[in-house]
Amino acid sequence: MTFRISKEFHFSASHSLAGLAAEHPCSRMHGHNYVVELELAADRDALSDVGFVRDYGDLAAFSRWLDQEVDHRHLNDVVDRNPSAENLSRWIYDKWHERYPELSSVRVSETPKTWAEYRP
Ligand SMILES: Nc1nc2c(c(=O)[nH]1)N=C([C@H](O)[C@H](O)COP(=O)(O)OP(=O)(O)OP(=O)(O)O)CN2
Ligand SMILES: [Zn+2]
Repeated sequence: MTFRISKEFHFSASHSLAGLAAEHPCSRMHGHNYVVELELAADRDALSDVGFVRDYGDLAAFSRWLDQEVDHRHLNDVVDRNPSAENLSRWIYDKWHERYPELSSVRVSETPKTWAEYRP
């Protein structure tokens, strides 16, 4: 059995997506109020003595990075790939899985109706 925990973070940013037809609205610069959900997992025998997969408070470093490096920026200037929700979720996973080895998935929402997930 596996325990899974998650915590949600928010940022606002602009982007445009390359490779779409010119008339596709997402080829134009526009913005979203993004939601990022980090999920961390541990085997049932691997919880800390307190009973944590990891203290939610340890994710403050991720929150600071999001605020400082991503929030209120143009994602095409920040991300090293086309900033779709899918690519953002993998970009975040690649940047943070060494710091948080329990990281099991990253989910990114651009609108209240949409989610993309990277789960290696
Ligand atoms: N698979 C993906 N499809 C789309 C992405 C994406 O990252 N991955 N991104 C966009 C746009 O950037 C933006 O998110 C718009 O999405 P969409 O849901 O199509 O836009 P609306 O909110 O206007 O949709 P309504 O159904 O009209 O409310 C597009 N696709
Ligand atoms: Zn968009």
